[in-house]
Amino acid sequence: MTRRNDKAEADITTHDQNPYEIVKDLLKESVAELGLNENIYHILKKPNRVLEVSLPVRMDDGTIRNFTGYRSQHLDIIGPTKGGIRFHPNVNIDEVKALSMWMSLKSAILDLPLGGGKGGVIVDPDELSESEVEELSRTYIRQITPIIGPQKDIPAPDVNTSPEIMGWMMDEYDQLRGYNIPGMLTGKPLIIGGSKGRLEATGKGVVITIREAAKVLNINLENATAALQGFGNVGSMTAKFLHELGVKIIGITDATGGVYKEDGLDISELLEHAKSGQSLSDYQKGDPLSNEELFGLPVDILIPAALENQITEETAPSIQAKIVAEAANGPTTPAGDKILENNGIFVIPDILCNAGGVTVSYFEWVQNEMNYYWKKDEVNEKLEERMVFGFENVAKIREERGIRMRNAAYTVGIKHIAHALEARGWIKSLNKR
Ligand SMILES: NC(=O)C1=CN([C@@H]2O[C@H](COP(=O)(O)OP(=O)(O)OC[C@H]3O[C@@H](n4cnc5c(N)ncnc54)[C@H](O)[C@@H]3O)[C@@H](O)[C@H]2O)C=CC1
Ligand SMILES: O=C(O)CCC(=O)C(=O)O
Repeated sequence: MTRRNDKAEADITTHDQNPYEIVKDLLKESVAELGLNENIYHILKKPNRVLEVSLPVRMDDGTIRNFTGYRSQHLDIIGPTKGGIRFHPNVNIDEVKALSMWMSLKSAILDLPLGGGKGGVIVDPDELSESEVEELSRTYIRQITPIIGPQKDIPAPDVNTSPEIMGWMMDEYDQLRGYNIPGMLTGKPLIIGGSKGRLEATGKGVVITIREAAKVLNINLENATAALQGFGNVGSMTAKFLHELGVKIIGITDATGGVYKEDGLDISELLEHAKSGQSLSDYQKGDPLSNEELFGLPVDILIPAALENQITEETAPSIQAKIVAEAANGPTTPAGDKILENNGIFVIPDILCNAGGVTVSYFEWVQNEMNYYWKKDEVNEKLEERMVFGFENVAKIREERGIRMRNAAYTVGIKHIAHALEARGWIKSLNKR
């Protein structure tokens, strides 16, 4: 049985930990701060469409379990909505709504012609067999088929979903439609239309933003240290590319436990360890590490790459890092954020930091639509260009307005969307009336 590292389980019943309330507050605050027309907030505060689906799945023992799933589509005025699908016991409607809203902002910051979408199923996949997970994945995609498609809403992987699961989902969709439609989702295996570089993209993007932040703060990454929460797709790829830049990673945790080594963990070995399906509680070459201990490590860079609400009123005071790179979506609560701000910590906000995933997903979709595939170097060059573009725009607003990176990122994203609202005639003026 899998041991649980309890700290990542969020209590979303409180306003301060409910991601939907958090994103609404941030939108409201940014629209007001910018002196923008408040109708922009009223349009952005709710997703266009949220679908709840019932997912009856026949278990291996013949019984039926009926799971609940969601798909939220925030705004499609700039392009089809897009965003991952999460399988997790803590999935709930407010979380999915917030995640879809963050997707809209992320795409806007990077000038991707997409809107925000997100999906989730309330399930602990560790409790299911492989064939049960496959059946659940196929059932979920059947149930959301009426509202998705390459020109409507394009799913992708998120927590506990993988290229293999994307392959099953695409197959189910294609069987229903009667032909091959690779652009209906991204993050799929290469052989059926995946993009080179997608698997690494989010982590690569995170590290590009850390590199740019280090330039702003005059930190030499070759002498820097880091700690990471989460060693899944995003955490492991972030560790790989940070290690390649010479950063010493001294602590990592996952859902089962964690590991600490003062003179640096062996990242290549840990990547192999994870690839073989093992978790950190099985890795013995270091001292055990809890999430609480991880946050308080004396490192230059702290990277939450797991779930929401990890940097809180309780955990933030112990953080010593100069940079917090939000690889996860929504890892910091408003109270935690205030503490980071008061302590002068440079935060790379999630809607910028982890935007590399959706960027290469966009490239995957473009390649699918052309049926012409790019080399990995081409993908990576384009990713680098977009991430630097996004970072520089946000950093410029931070500098000009003397505001924090998070508010600057919301400013860039909201302004971009507001221009589209104006162009479509939804608002007659960008400014307050
Ligand atoms: N996969 C992607 O391309 C993107 C993912 N993200 C975000 O990045 C975060 C991680 O996603 P993935 O790496 O894709 O998921 P994943 O399922 O591959 O990995 C999640 C990791 O978090 C760890 N974790 C879960 N509970 C934990 C706990 N209590 N303490 C410590 N670690 C814990 C898991 O053990 C696992 O290592 C999520 O917030 C996701 O929304 C953001 C952008 C793109
Ligand atoms: O790759 C994508 O389309 C979406 C990735 C995602 O879910 C995210 O950025 O949170």
